[in-house]
Amino acid sequence: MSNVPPISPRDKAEILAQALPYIRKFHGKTMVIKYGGNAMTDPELQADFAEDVVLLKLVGINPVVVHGGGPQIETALKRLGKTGHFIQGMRVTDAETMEVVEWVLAGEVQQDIVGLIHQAGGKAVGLTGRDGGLIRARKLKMVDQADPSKEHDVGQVGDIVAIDPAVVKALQDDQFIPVISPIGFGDQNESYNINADVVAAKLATVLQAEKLLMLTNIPGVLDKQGELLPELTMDRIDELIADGTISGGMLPKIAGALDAARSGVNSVHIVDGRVPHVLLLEILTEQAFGTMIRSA
Ligand SMILES: Nc1ncnc2c1ncn2[C@@H]1O[C@H](COP(=O)(O)OP(=O)(O)O)[C@@H](O)[C@H]1O
Ligand SMILES: CC(=O)N[C@@H](CCC(=O)OP(=O)(O)O)C(=O)O
Repeated sequence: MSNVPPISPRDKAEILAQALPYIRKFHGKTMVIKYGGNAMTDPELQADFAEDVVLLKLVGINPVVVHGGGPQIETALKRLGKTGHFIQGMRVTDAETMEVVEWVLAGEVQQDIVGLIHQAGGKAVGLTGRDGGLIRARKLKMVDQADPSKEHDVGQVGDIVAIDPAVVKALQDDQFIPVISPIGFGDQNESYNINADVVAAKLATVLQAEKLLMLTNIPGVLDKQGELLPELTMDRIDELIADGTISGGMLPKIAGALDAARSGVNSVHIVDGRVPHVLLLEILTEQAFGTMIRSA
């Protein structure tokens, strides 16, 4: 902190004034913010995140937070002597793992975020996909990426059947900030564990959000040499998946991002949640961050 040169009052005023055209442009617009489990490990950054969300709301933008919690689920499973196992970026979810997922996401992570937003002066409401019938799901049929004739059984991992955004809209209208855990429900009232990137992308599409921002623990999508790719289109994404450059947790993220971009979400970005106040910087300044996913 002490190495950062002080900003003069004039520079501070200029920075604030720069935000004006963005505030005007985005007033009344919805922004879906995916807050990844890997981006929420530092308490100071978590407080910055909550302040940014509150500030966005106060200037008339409608933030909707969808949170993850992969590392937090992993810690809880370890305490029970279980090891997490992923196939193509999805956690293989048996009945016991499902219980842990619900307890960690809805009980712990979501409530921490809700609390931080309250501390920052905002009004947040935590929801799972069950609340208001928000996320209807069924068991995901996972086709092998390399060999489409092969299928993987990933247990209670959900594929989204439908999103009913009524509860989100009602909360927004009453000036609340929705904080959503990626848990869906099925026809028999069973629970499904859904990747948070997939939920954020689908919700952004259904709400016709202006932006979808996915906060993670990496500067964006990187090429084979580890260099940041500032922009990506579908063809390039296909190549990067085929040659193994994009793998693991980046697979559902990029698939969701591309889906949202192609379904009318104006701008979709994968950004580094470790940059303090990255939300304000990305939304209210001219600076570009991370990787922007383009529809074509
Ligand atoms: N080409 C790539 N560029 C950047 N990250 C990648 C790439 N391929 C795989 N990854 C992995 O994807 C991870 C991000 O996904 P994930 O761990 O699910 O994050 P989050 O919890 O934020 O959703 C990165 O930390 C990195 O390990
Ligand atoms: C099916 C599946 O993989 N679900 C995820 C849900 C949480 C999540 O997506 O968290 P991050 O955004 O932090 O990765 C999981 O169990 O880890």
